[in-house]
Amino acid sequence: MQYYSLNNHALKVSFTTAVVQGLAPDRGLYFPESLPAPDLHFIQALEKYSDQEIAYQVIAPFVGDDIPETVLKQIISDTLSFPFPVNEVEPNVYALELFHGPTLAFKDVGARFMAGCLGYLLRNDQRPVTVLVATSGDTGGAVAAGFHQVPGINVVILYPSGKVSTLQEKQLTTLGGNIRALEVQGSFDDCQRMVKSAFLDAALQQHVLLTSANSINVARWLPQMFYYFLAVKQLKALGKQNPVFSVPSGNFGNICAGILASILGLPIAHFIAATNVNDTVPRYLENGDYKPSAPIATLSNAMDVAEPSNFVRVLQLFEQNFPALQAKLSGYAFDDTATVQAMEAMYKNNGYLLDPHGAVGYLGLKKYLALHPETTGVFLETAHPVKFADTAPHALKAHIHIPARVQALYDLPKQSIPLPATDEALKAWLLQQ
Ligand SMILES: N[C@@H](CCOP(=O)(O)O)C(=O)O
Repeated sequence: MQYYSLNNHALKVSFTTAVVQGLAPDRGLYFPESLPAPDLHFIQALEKYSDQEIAYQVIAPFVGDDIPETVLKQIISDTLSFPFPVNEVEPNVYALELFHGPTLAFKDVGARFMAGCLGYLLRNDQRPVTVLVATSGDTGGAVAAGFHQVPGINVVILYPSGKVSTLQEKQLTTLGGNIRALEVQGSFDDCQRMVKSAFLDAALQQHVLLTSANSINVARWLPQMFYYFLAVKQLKALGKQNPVFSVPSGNFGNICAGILASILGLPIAHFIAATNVNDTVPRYLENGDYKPSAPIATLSNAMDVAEPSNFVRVLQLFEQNFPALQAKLSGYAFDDTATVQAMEAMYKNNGYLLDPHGAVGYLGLKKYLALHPETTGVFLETAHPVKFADTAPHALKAHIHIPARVQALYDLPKQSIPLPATDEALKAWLLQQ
């Protein structure tokens, strides 16, 4: 499989190059040159396959010959070592729980898959590699855990100071060793811009081999298709067909992977991009005007993204056809008041604890289901409520059980390096390393 840059379709590279570079030299995101034809026989028989077999079948065409079958299967088995249950929280409304991994967020899948791929692809390269990653909360912890103590790889995490939860900050600032955290005096969008600029800087490229562990990297983006296949498999076993998925969306990598899964033949009726007040995409879907506004801090902080990197991939999946996009994707935005109300009502009525991101996904789903009541609906619970215990509504705090391994994290000292939110500051810091 070849990948082209979305800024220049003539610029094509292998899977290996796309993963090692992260971002194309012209700042474009890499995109698969061709999509595999839907294998309807496989999709109709999903429940006969194990989760690992499904994941292999889905991802193998995108990896091609760059990773041998046995190695790829091992990477998948290491990645999918925890469950992804769908849980019926109301009649015909399912929570797809993606928070059972080591850092309690959906990012664990992509981070572990990418760590496995990079380890194999660079196995004969003696140069030290620096993995740069910008986080609004969950990616940082997942990448830190996925790459911790991987030989030859240094991880540098940029996060917006004061804009991530206490537990998220502990996850990305306490591991030490090959993981370092830069506490940026700005927003997630600043962090993401700084990271992208670093990739394009010739002096930096001479100094160190840089790659990205955000979902701009195809090895982080593509394995997110697994969630949708595994959910559809479980729903089929329950006799539910053609569901709608509501995806809490920030950088749009997850929903973009879901849309790709549906293009590969997975029967999904519709997608809902559920956002907080950082609503660039819902506004665009309504009026066709793509106008990011300044980022706003919210309770669902991992989605505090004003300029979602992956939306260009979503547009490409629809070949820039706006009516086709609108037919398959709705966008709804919700503020913190609605989020808290949803969390409280869900617990009161159904005894189910939502995290703020899942609550936004649930609200998006309910809005859509009000117009399409016969549909089976799934919202993604992208992170465990314990990650947001400090900002949880008062009435719910007492019900959030903090596991011992999480409690232990609170006691570890934070190690972060303050950095101004400028491209020059990051460059200067990297050059000193
Ligand atoms: N929501 C993210 C922001 C970065 O997204 P990514 O999927 O591109 O890594 C976070 O939690 O950091």
